[in-house]
Amino acid sequence: MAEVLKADAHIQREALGERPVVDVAVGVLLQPDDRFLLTSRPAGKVYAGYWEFPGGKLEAGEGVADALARELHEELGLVIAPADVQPWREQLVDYPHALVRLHFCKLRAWRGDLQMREGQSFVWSGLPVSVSPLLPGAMPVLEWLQAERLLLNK
Ligand SMILES: Nc1nc2c([nH]c(=O)n2[C@H]2C[C@H](O)[C@@H](COP(=O)(O)OP(=O)(O)OP(=O)(O)O)O2)c(=O)[nH]1
Repeated sequence: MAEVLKADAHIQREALGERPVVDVAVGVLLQPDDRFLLTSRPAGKVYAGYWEFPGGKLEAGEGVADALARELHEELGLVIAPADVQPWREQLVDYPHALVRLHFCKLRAWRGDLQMREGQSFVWSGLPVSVSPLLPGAMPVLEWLQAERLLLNK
């Protein structure tokens, strides 16, 4: 796993070892032309208004693919088959509010039309991303996508 990414480093927090790790399932939904879905964080959540990849926290006893399927249905009205979830990369992010382990998964297949069930905004974006601000924990994904595209000469 990559090293811990420290977000908003100027804000004080507890030492790493003393905080539980919160697991989060995150979906990188890709169109055939490789554009990816970004959504804005709804009002009332930490980092409200910041852009992120859709997803959310695992519930007790839940696996990453099931959590992602549940979150994408709750937030966006999409139906995904856990078998279509491709585990991709993990990233630990040390935020002032929590220490999170992000489980990024790629998805190229889903059913249903996008519905912004939490009043979010959405954009299908290419690189470079045209919206801001981006959640610190979403930024590494852009580098990973860029690196893959360079490798594949896209
Ligand atoms: N969905 C998502 N969360 C991310 C990304 N990057 C990143 O650091 N995070 C962090 C922000 C939050 O600390 C955590 C996700 O928690 P959340 O509060 O959005 O999850 P949730 O939808 O389950 O929230 P709730 O039910 O508790 O309101 O993961 C990302 O790209 N997408």
